[in-house]
Amino acid sequence: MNHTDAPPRHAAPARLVVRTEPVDELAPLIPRADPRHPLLWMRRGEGIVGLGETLRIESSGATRVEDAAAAWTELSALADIDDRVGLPGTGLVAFGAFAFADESEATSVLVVPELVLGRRDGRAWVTRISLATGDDEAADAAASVPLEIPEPTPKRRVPRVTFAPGSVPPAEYEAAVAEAVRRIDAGELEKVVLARQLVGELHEEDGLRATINRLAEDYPDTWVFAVDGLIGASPETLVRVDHGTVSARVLAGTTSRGAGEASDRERAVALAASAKDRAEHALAVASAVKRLAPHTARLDTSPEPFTLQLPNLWHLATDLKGTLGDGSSALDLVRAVHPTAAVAGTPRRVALPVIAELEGFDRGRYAGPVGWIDGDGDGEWAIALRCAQVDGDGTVTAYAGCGIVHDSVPADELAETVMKFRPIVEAFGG
Ligand SMILES: C=C(O[C@@H]1C=C(C(=O)O)C=C[C@H]1O)C(=O)O
Repeated sequence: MNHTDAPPRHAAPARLVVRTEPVDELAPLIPRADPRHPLLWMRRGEGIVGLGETLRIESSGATRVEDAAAAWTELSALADIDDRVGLPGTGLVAFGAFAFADESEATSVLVVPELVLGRRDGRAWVTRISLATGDDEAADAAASVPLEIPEPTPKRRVPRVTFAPGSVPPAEYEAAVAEAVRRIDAGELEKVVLARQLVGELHEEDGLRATINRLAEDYPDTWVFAVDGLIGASPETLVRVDHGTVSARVLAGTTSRGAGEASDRERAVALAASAKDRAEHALAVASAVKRLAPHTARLDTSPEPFTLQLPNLWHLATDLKGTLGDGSSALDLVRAVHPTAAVAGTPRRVALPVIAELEGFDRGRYAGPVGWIDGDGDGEWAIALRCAQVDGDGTVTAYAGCGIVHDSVPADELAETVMKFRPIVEAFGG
């Protein structure tokens, strides 16, 4: 693990000086984000924007989440926090994105910004986070300077990115799905999620704010995120911790929207009745419940899966709600639940190597946890879906996948990836 900008190892640990103050209003949030390195987490106009970078915790490998969680606990314990608002997301906060796989080349990050602009429950605030590197007086003096709120800057046009299939062309994806079905029929596993990529190029002069704005306008009910180049709009809540309550939304089972109102309703009814989708869904719910239960005093699931309508598709959904039983932080729970059967498969230990073998590419942070954590351990984490990673050289890699079960049809699964690519492709002007 690496603490960029932090004092060298064995020196005194970094001490953060944090101050949160209420402000009148910050809406709209997106025009205040950094166009090139946006840090953002938002749903229905509320959320947090981070500016600058005070500290970064990087991790990788099988212990990437627990290492980050331990570093975060240590950092939080030493922080000097003056929080005059006291909501989840006020005070000390970090934005995070973790690689999907233990073997991934992608680094996992927690980014602590210099400035956080937040809105929640109709209240707005600004937080400044500075690093005290030995000279406490200087840091304390800096923290007492009045906070300056950046003005929103005008809207730019959505960049035009042309996407083409990545390492797995559509025909190969269909072949991988057929092979997965064969292995499922042979009894090797019950479910595996297989994804494919689209790759494009972002022009140097284009920022990312217009893309984020488009995602937020078109998919207001999803978690819209931007963390270290990972941009997306996910409908799936991996886990939320808010003052001792725990919640999650499990999605698995998908169908297209119908053309007219009646046919659209029919599609939803058929999805709710589909044995294939219900079986696929039940596996995802079971995996989330099994892994959250040891950390909760109570955990309820919505009784029947419900149909969740998004502009591009219908999903089968189950909400989980409970109370924390063991004082776990949001990151501790992320570690417990990732990767769920919604993005990996069942049994997990069989599905993960099958994914690596049949997909044939590194998922990076796609299908990994993305979200934020605060100094009290509260946080909101989604599964990074309907997203793309924008690299420093302008390469944009978008990802979409589907849960494969024994009656999956390769052409239908390919069509489902096209539906799932739609939000991110359109947000990049496609
Ligand atoms: C894997 C993805 O989505 C997941 C798979 C789903 C399915 O197969 O029905 C539904 C929602 C997500 O849990 C993706 O969007 O890339």
